[in-house]
Amino acid sequence: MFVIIAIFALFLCLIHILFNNNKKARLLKQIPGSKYNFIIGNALDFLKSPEQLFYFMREYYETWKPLNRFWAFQIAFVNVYEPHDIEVVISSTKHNAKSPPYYFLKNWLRDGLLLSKGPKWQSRRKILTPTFHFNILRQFCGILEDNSERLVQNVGKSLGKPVNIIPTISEYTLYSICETAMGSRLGEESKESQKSYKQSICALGRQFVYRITRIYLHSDFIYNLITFGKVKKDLDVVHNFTTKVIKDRKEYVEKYGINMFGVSDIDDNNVYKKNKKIAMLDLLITAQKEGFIDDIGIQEEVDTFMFEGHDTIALALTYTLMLLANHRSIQHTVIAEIDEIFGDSERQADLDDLSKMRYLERCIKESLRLYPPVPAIGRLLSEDVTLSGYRVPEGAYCHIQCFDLHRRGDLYKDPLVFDPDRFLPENCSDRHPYAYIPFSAGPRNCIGQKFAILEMKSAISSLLRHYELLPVTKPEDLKFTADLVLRTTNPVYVKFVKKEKINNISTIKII
Ligand code: HEM
Repeated sequence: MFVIIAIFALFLCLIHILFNNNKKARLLKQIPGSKYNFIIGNALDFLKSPEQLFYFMREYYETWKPLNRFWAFQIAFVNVYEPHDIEVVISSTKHNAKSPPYYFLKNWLRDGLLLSKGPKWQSRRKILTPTFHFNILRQFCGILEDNSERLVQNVGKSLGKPVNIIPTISEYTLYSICETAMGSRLGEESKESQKSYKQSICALGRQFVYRITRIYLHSDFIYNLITFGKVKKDLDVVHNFTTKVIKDRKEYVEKYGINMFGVSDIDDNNVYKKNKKIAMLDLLITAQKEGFIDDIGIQEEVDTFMFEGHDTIALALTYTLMLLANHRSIQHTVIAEIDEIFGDSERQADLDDLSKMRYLERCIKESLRLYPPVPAIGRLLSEDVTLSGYRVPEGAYCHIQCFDLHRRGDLYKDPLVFDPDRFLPENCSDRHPYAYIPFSAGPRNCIGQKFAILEMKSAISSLLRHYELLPVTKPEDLKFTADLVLRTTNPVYVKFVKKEKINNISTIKII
């Protein structure tokens, strides 16, 4: 018996040495972080609910700033919060591959722009970059404004009552991305499939975090064995939805040709025909005709854009509206800016009007600082790098924690205060360019950032031309949960009340 125990103990010690005493482990041990456990390293730190994990990560930063690590079973996560370090990791294409947790999205987004790497990423980025060219954005303005008007009407049904803004806003952003990027309008008949699509996206997000927090599920083999059946249903819903979007657009292109010029005005569900507009999907369909991409490639990009282009903006809008509701004097300054642009005209905003909304833009930037919809960015190190004086080995996964970075007291005075003037040119000229990265930075930055700001300006200015926002949910009520995006576990409520104009000046009527 003694011999068996001794052999077993020896076996465990060997495993421990193998896992935790190799070159990579020795380098990582020098980086600050919680104590290693025998064999399992820091694996127990992860065994938390997504809600606990979110707040644990914040405490971890406070304890082990400005660089810390987790290490378990040969897997190293290094959390980065220092602008100089962030620049080392994301300013070039050297560390172009994403960190493995992203690949847990593979069944869903496959090899789309967010997940692809190397030459494939490069060629896709080249095909898709013109999507958000200034002239194309100009065309999108009318569509965004039409949708913003619909948002104003929807909100108008609940005046004076607390509105749970996330579902209302995400319907708006889903409509907008479908019409602008995919060129297809979601009709009433698609309400049920939209609902299932959004529910399945949330379910896939939760599944993603569940997998991250369970080290044993990091292996594809074990994950597929245990849980794949459960997510298959959601994957089918999401893929069927985007397959339909592509099919509709291809049928349209088949009917009217890829060149929109001179097409007739027959199909009311197609938003591009009248004004010769180009959708992202058209660039992909053109690229397919030229042999640069196949059917699967198109679906990958459509899935990626539909997900990236609606959930992120919905959250950004939610937090911005909540902040404006809670900061009435800032909100009134935004309203004054809008009044100055439109006077008593009820015309829709065009690109020039939206560009003039500089104070609103600062509010949006400040909201993205406090609540970055993508709270962390991950990369796989392709070679050793030095971060904050520590050597971090090739193969480690660097996680840039934007949420903590944006709340650093040494980078932002009174970091929890909502102060749009931080983004006045004179107040941010000395700021390190990698100290504020809600859209990431460098060659893999967010391809849709200009579009996102435009859409947010269109929605907020339309709402504030009709209503004033009153606070219900306060910033301190928000309960976050670890997820792909910065989600809360509780709804976010805002109250809308009708605004009246006397002599061109907005006045507030409380209902
Ligand atoms: C407020 C809204 C948005 C935020 C905060 C945001 C944020 C980000 C961030 C942080 C990244 C880098 C992710 C990483 O490297 O891991 C990213 C990438 C990306 N975003 Fe956005 N995004 C927003 C809106 C959009 C929109 C509207 C679209 C498309 C219509 C979009 C499409 C993408 C794509 C395709 C990538 C991958 C780019 C690449 O790797 O080359 N995003 N976004």
